[in-house]
Amino acid sequence: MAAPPILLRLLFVLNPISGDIDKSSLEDTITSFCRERGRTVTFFHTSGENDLTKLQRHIREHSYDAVFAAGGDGTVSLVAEALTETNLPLGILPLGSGNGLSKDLGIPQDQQEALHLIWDHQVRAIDTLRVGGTFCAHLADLGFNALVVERFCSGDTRGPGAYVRIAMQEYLGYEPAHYRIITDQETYEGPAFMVTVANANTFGSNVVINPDSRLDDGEFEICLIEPFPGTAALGILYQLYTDAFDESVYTRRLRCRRATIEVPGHDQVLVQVDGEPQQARLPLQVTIEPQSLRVLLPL
Ligand SMILES: Nc1ncnc2c1ncn2[C@@H]1O[C@H](COP(=O)(O)OP(=O)(O)OP(=O)(O)O)[C@@H](O)[C@H]1O
Repeated sequence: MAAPPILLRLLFVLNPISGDIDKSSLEDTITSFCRERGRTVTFFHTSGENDLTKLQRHIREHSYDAVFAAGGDGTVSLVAEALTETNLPLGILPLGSGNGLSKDLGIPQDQQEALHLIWDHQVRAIDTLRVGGTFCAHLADLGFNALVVERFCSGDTRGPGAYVRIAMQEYLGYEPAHYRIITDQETYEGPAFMVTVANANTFGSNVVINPDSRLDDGEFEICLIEPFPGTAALGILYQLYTDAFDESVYTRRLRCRRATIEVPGHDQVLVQVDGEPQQARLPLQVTIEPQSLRVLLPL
């Protein structure tokens, strides 16, 4: 197999707020790391406003060999979407709260080790999704987790502790909605605690919502957790942390290439896509773009 081309001109997309991590010395670290090995590096800082349009324009107006996302899943998703109109590979420097996609891809969570991907890597093409038209590289969901993510994003603390605190507060009064899910394979109708549209496997919290599923198989999964009694909660949580999603009587997975999700009686729904909450119009269409994103992975 031919060696991948050497990546000389690199763009790093930095999210200054991701993961509540101090990034004051990050640019110097990356710059000296790259210079020592003859790479040139440019930085693009996200602002939280119109970043996709600005990044796409920047990439179009410059010549790069690869673009690294230095942030969490939201930043990775932003850069991944910007790259869909190019053939450039995505590198990930995990600097978020959860870093779910980078964990699923086996990318080192240590900064120095992740930077080695600049020269020691393989390139793999993975699938991406559109959920109600919104780009999704990792996971999207409706229901309980979407609500927790929304509360988390509107709060002023970003770490994992804040997420757990909000989840516990919301759990007690939570009312599951009723869904109708029509895929190219089957139809499901009933109430659900949460409905996850999964391109990948694992949330940044290490909850394995979609075990043993590949990121490049041209299919995605809809992972359902049906309403459960309080006495079953700990058991389900244990299964989610031990790759045992399918072993609960309250879970099921629909594997497909296309899906339409309806919430009867509603014309919009709260959905989180790659960690970003938004209101989406119903019915929600989910489509897949097989092997549409090239990613730098460890050898
Ligand atoms: N300069 C900025 N100021 C405020 N918000 C920003 C800025 N740049 C990006 N953002 C916001 O940061 C969010 C993405 O954060 P990201 O997902 O990368 O980190 P995280 O949430 O800490 O980590 P993870 O998603 O892995 O848990 C987006 O909502 C984006 O709008």
